[in-house]
Amino acid sequence: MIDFEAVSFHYPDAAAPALRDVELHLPEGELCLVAGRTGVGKSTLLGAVNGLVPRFTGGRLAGRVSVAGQSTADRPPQEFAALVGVVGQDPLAGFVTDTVEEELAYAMEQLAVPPEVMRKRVEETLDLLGIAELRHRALRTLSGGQQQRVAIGSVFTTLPQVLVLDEPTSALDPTAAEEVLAAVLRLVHDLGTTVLIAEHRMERVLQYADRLLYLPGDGTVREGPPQELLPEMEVAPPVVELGRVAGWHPLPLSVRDARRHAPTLRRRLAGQGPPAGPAQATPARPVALRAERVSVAYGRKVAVREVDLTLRAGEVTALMGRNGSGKSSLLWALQGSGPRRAGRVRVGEADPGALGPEEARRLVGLVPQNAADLLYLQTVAAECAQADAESAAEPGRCRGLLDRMAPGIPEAAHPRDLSEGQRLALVLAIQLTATPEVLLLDEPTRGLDYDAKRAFGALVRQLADDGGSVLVATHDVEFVASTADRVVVLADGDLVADGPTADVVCASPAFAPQVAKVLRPEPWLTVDQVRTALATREVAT
Ligand SMILES: Nc1ncnc2c1ncn2[C@@H]1O[C@H](COP(=O)(O)OP(=O)(O)OP(=O)(O)O)[C@@H](O)[C@H]1O
Ligand SMILES: Nc1ncnc2c1ncn2[C@@H]1O[C@H](COP(=O)(O)OP(=O)(O)OP(=O)(O)O)[C@@H](O)[C@H]1O
Repeated sequence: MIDFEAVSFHYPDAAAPALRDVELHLPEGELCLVAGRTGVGKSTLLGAVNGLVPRFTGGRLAGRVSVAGQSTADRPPQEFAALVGVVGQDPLAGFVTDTVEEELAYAMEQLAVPPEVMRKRVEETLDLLGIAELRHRALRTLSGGQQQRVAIGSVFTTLPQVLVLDEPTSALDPTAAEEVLAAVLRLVHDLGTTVLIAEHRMERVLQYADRLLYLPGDGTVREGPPQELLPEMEVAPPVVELGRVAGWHPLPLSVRDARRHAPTLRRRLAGQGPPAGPAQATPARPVALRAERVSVAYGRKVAVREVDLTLRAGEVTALMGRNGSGKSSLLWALQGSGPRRAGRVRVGEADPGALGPEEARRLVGLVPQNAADLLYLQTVAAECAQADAESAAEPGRCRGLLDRMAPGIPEAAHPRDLSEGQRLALVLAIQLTATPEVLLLDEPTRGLDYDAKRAFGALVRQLADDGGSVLVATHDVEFVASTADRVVVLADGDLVADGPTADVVCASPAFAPQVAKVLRPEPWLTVDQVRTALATREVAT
């Protein structure tokens, strides 16, 4: 179905090729997971499948890419639309109409699908992706996850033979991600669709993958069954890491595989529970932000209802909840520039909503979901220099923070030409340079590989240890497990849970990290905890 024959690709002016001598032959009816660190070329590989690379990116492509026997060089991408459905990393950028229903119908209209078939497929897709109640909504008013579901729905409707999804679950809550993947699997199994998914949260996809395409970082692509490739891979989900730590063969691909080993692992850990979380009551820590009865509404739609929330210095708090539950709305209301219908927010004595932008920024920083909007200079070096200057940091501070998350980005690179993860790392580095008293982050781990996430988690931790307070809205349960002291949960605008991380997430079907699912009912959170406990025991015996 998809063939790459001796394919190499150079971006204009790039020193090294993004793809090098790639040889791939993917049959119909397979789900292929494309994995590799941030910036290794996953999006480039996906773009080559439908000809967007090099047609819209520029650059030199050597060799031949073909889909169903047709070379992508011979025909423009529009002509491949019936064959290849593509969902990019930024759903909003891909929308061509105004409302959900129009967007779902658009691709079919282009292919002149008869109206009665169109109606039926729109209905089916609304149901399949759980977005029926959004059908008349304007696309730009949807939450991030709602937009992502509509973007995926809009390619489902044409029943393409090849489906290319670039980080399709990055804005989805864990339950929504499972639902969307189940729908994708149905296409693979029932219609023989070939699916390529690039995804950093491998824990969400690996167990369904027939094949892995691994990009080690030198432009080449290694390809094979997951069991064969995983041992050599630099990126792997927590269950695989757990398998490595515990010495299991073959490595587990899913929680289910790993649970078979749970009794022996428990025996090896005997006597050792997971380390206690941060002290439950920390009244001694000073209050950094206090919100009282904060409500947000859009017209008649109440998005946040009378939320009370106190953030303390030294604390990293995760804000979780289903897509559309009000997380982004709450963050913007706390920061002050979003609509706040009622309630009171105080950082120290000040209401950040009433301050000028300069002053507000020193108190409360916010990294929005579409973080790239914050970048406007011509080079990475200029962005970093400005960040240092604005926060009177020693020169090089921002660049140093960036290198800890995404090393090796050229100084002269234009922010526009960075990979998604690299761009996000840059925005995060800029915000961390400013060391605001309260840092609000909206889904900050999209596009970050496991190492980058670990580095980012450490930086967030550092900010908190230095007396800052951090609130992170996120669906990334593994990031929460390793980084957050405390978790608050929103459900349809109401704050429904608030407590230490292990207490809130371990027993939850949706929010439990993989290690907790393997070792429940004991509240283990991370592979690192297990690694440390095993090492301690070995020393003891
Ligand atoms: N238009 C461009 N011009 C020059 N270099 C580019 C361009 N687009 C991407 N690159 C570079 O090519 C490399 C591969 O980028 P790509 O977006 O394919 O990575 P990725 O693996 O998808 O990353 P991520 O996981 O962050 O999405 C990166 O180093 C990036 O900086
Ligand atoms: N401008 C608007 N007009 C109408 N409704 C809106 C508007 N903006 C947001 N909403 C709705 O308010 C609710 C809360 O949205 P919000 O973006 O805060 O959710 P979220 O929890 O951040 O979601 P996600 O996890 O998908 O990012 C959603 O149902 C959304 O559709």
